[in-house]
Amino acid sequence: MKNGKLGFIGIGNMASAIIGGILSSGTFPVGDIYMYNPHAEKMQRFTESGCVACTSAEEVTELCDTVFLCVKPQIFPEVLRVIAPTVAKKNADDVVIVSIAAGVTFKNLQDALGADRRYVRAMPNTPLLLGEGATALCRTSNVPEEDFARVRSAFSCCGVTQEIDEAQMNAVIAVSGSSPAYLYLLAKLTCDYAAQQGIDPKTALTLFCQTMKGSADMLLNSGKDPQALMDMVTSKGGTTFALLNVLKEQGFNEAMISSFEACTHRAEELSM
Ligand SMILES: NC(=O)c1ccc[n+]([C@@H]2O[C@H](COP(=O)([O-])OP(=O)(O)OC[C@H]3O[C@@H](n4cnc5c(N)ncnc54)[C@H](OP(=O)(O)O)[C@@H]3O)[C@@H](O)[C@H]2O)c1
Ligand code: PRO
Repeated sequence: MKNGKLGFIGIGNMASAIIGGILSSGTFPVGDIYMYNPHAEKMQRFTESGCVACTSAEEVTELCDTVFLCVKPQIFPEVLRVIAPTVAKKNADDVVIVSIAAGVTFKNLQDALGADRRYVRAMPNTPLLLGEGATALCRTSNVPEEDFARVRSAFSCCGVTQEIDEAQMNAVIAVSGSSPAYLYLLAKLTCDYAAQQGIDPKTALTLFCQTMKGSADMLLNSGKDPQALMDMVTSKGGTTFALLNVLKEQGFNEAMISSFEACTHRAEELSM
């Protein structure tokens, strides 16, 4: 029997972001959110809000019908071993296992917990913390629309969601999971340069961040593709041309593409 309870195993950065989003949106009753983390203090702020702390991963799995596995990929074998007997005791229709781990595949989950179980993989990102996240999701073919909608709505509390195929799940990490890091790198380099030139760091950060937001809006809403938008910025013989020329000469495009490939490759290595 389904009871509508959501369980979280591993309350680190990402689980905290997802639970925070759920609590702020009020989409699920706070008393339906269960969790377990080895260091209990990480659950405190959520239990103070009315979420339920469990004493083990097995307990979360026993009590909840949607179980989010939010530990590092390296910890997955241990967590899967611990919860497998509890998953096995449930009816296949009564539990959906959601993994947010980079690289951990449906095959890995099925091998550990059973091929007849229902699985969702999600790739969220840290802006979920502010309700501005992006999450790519995929499901095994036996996950009915109702169960998937429930999982999706947990992530939708914290930003946009998109469903993709499992085959694209490792590549999407470079698109939205890891990509905040290279945007922050760009912000750091730009603001460090501004500081060297005597521009107040706060002023530079405000200008750069608004430029990222405005550029994102242009990409989404202007009807123009990235190349057309680059062309709009680039006056013939002007400053942007000089900037882009150095990036081209110094192999920026090739470096970015190699970094995306490394990201996808690492996810493949993290598969169990
Ligand atoms: N961070 C991101 O930007 C991001 C984005 C997309 C996906 N992900 C994926 O999200 C997952 C979690 O990443 P994260 O950044 O949230 O990591 P994190 O902050 O290190 O959180 C992992 C949590 O797992 C807990 N944990 C460790 N061993 C456990 C066990 N045996 N049983 C239950 N919980 C255990 C840790 O608890 P203690 O600290 O108390 O040991 C920690 O709170 C990873 O698989 C990662 O691939 C991360
Ligand atoms: N953070 C995790 C990692 O670096 C997964 C995507 C973003 O492995």
